[in-house]
Amino acid sequence: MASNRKDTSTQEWTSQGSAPVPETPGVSGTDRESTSSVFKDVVINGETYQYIEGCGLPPMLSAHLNQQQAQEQQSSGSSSLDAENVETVAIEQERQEEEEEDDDDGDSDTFLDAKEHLDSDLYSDDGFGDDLPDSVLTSTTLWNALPAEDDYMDHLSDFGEDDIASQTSDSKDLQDNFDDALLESIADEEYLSDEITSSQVHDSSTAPTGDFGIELDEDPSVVELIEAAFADDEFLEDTPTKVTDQNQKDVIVIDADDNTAPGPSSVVLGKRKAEPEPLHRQKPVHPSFGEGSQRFPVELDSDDYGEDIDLLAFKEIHESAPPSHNSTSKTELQQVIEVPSSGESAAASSSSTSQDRLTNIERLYRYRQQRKENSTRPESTMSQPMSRQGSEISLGRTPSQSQDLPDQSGGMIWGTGSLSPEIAPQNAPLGYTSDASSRYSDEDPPPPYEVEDEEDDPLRPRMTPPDPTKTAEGLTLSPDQLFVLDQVVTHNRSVFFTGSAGTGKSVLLRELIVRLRQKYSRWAPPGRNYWDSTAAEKVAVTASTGIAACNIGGCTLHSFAGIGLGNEQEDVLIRKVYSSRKTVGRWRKACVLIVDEVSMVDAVLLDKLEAIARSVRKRPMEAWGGLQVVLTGDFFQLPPVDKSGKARFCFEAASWKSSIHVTIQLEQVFRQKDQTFADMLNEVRIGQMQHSTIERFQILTRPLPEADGLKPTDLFPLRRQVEEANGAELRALTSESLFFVARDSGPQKEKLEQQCVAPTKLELKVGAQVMLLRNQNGGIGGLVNGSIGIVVEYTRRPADNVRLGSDDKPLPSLNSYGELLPRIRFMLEGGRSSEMVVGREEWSMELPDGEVVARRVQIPLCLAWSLSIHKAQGQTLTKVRVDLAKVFEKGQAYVALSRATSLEGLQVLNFHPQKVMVHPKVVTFYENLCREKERALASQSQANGDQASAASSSRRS
Ligand SMILES: Nc1ncnc2c1ncn2[C@@H]1O[C@H](COP(=O)(O)OP(=O)(O)OP(=O)(O)O)[C@@H](O)[C@H]1O
Repeated sequence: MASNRKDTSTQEWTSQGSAPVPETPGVSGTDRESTSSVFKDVVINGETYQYIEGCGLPPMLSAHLNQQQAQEQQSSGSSSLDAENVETVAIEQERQEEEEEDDDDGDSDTFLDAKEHLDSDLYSDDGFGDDLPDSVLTSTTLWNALPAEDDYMDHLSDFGEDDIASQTSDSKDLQDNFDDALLESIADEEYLSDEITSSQVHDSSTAPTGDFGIELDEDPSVVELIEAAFADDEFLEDTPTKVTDQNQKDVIVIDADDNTAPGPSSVVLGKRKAEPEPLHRQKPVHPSFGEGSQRFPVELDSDDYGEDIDLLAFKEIHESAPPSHNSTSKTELQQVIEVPSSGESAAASSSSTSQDRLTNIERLYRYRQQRKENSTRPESTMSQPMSRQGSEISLGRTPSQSQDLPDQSGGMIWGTGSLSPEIAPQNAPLGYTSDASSRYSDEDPPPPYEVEDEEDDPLRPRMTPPDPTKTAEGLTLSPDQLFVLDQVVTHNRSVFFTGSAGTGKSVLLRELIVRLRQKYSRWAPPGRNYWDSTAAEKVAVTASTGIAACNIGGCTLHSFAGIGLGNEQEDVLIRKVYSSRKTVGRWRKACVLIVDEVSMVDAVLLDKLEAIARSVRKRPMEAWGGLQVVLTGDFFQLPPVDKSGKARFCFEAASWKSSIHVTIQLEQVFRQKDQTFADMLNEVRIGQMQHSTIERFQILTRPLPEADGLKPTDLFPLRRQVEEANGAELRALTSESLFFVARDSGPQKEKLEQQCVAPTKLELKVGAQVMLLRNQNGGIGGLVNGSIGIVVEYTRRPADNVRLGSDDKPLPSLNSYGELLPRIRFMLEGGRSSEMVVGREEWSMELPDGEVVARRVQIPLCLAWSLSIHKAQGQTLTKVRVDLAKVFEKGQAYVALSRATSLEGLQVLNFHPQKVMVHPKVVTFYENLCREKERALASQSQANGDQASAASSSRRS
């Protein structure tokens, strides 16, 4: 990154040996008024910022201040800063002078380089330094919290293990004990663990140098920014982006993804070293972030710290600081931690002596110890989550307890439950009731959080959709789709939802992901459709195959689980998972595990994963260790891939029944409007075709007319056949080739070749037939994944959806013609056409904790004269040609035929009943489901009848 302009304060700052040393950072979050002796205000450009006294101003803020001061001096001849600001600057200068005397021990070069890099970039002319928004606030604590040593992570004791490094000095022992106790308490209490994790227990390591904070009170918007920044260890290579938040304020976001919520008045700067992040070592957060910031105090247990203790503790360890640190600050800093007890004056806290602060550490440590000893409380009480009943806190049921729901259908609940009133449709089908007192209402598992005040309920949906029966894409959900949403989102049930092709499983799944993330989002401003990274960790989005995972923006089930190929024995796999703190963290942080295309998951794998979940989540008696699972797919479609041919369907797994509370079969077919065609496909699906159906398919051999140069898309079972067919069509075009080569990155980028829908190398010519691989403009205008079009020309119009590079320069071009992008004419429904320039997009294989294992930048197109049936699964095509001659796998014929939207748009070659292969186990599985559904409906109508006759007899009497 170029640096054309340097700020003096930046230079001073970066010339120091380590991060500046805060002198009095401990502060209570309980009473902001009374902490005024610690927090200082400074007014810059009319905005008031707070900083911690003694920490000094962060470089960007001081630069602003200096600049403002200079301007004001120029204009008025004297400083117009108020007395407090003058004092602030004086303190800052004094502190910097002091710290200049401290020599760099040379160990933190990386950090300093990074800081310098960042500083200079922020102030460079070609960066956005000139555009620094008025509302920028730099987190002093964050700067201070950045690790200054490369190897400090090694000192971290692993979560739940006893091998905490022994320490020598008393204070160090104390500190470690504190860490130990804190971590153990997290490990012991699953829900507390979640809470603490999401509340950012920061940097509880034994850092040899540098400062860090433990904070249980936060500004979620800022956390989100920080998480976004730290999610990518190399984030400094990403240009911070300036965006406008919902208050029309400028905000700088580093590494902002689509799902990153820019918070008000925030900027996050810093660098974390590229080492695996241990459990519960989250990102440091400044406790105070200016106007507009939100605070979400975190309750631990109501009996933990007395009433209403808003625990906010910052601690710094400096005993191992370089010898050049001056002894006074070291002594001070060794002992800084504030854990104020209830009723204790925060003012007193803030002015407490070092000894007082030491006592606070002891107090917290003793408290933890006492809690451990206090295991006289029944285990179930300690680990049970608290559910919110009105404004009361009451003990609720754990999710696992919902297994013994009044479920008369052997683990299945068919659409006979009540919908929550807020999403009950007007035209609720048989089985739905609008009665708010659902038959399950008193059995519902509670949110896995203790909630005292609704405002603080992290599970409270932050955004109520304007119409809860509509999807984010604007589709109106069917009653069955709504029922699934209700069961999953409102009632926290583990669900398997299935249905024939085109019944809207994918649409529903996408909506489920949105709503679950909103539910688990700690902060989502009204009217915005994004969530924070906490939600991303809590809602693990996976699929059985890479292509399916890419389609829903998740990762493969194998990647989530951290089991590699997963072929080893269960105990070996469990050890493998335990060997990675990140993987363990993923398993433990997740509240919901979503698996798409579950028909391709093998029974053995499902059992292994379920066992891993129970072990890693430390709840051996609960299915999936208490994890809510949401599985979807159609077992009549593609089966598990297994070369040995021994793969079993996952519904045959021992754990299947205990995993699923509710099974729902979606019945309304959306893809095919023609009921005759839908019925024909249903017969193909179950492999029981009438003669008339067979004949109808056999006469569909006529060629389909070309319209606007578009040919029907050929579906082949093998990739080789697809490549040959597309290659032949491309060669037939006389126009010049233009190559678009994907840019891949990430440690597992080799997986992209197989698993990413976007091609590694795309050769295009004017006239080439292509398919869109991503919805454009949110699908508005009809340009959706699966839309087919033709390359009309190339253009230089910048249509990229990918952020520019770290130096604000465009990414190197993907094609040999520089920045040329294809203009495509897409054919839309109703014979309309629409032209657009298709820009590059990004696919990433991401683990739920945000780790990007592979990333591809490519234009979202593939050649579409032909597609593999595998790739076509999930697509909707208006003109399809299916040749069943080479079909070899069960479900393949059905997947291929069911891509078509109409009989008019379908050409079928070599149709023979034998080519329609269905696995008998799948037939039996679905027959059982239907029987169970009928039984459930019968028992419900019986119950309704009983009720009605009881009501009429009571009226008569
Ligand atoms: N509630 C709805 N209202 C209107 N259209 C819908 C609805 N749900 C789904 N659709 C449409 O139906 C078509 C098929 O939907 P979707 O791809 O979700 O089905 P699916 O069950 O996942 O199919 P497959 O099993 O073949 O992948 C899509 O064009 C989608 O837009």
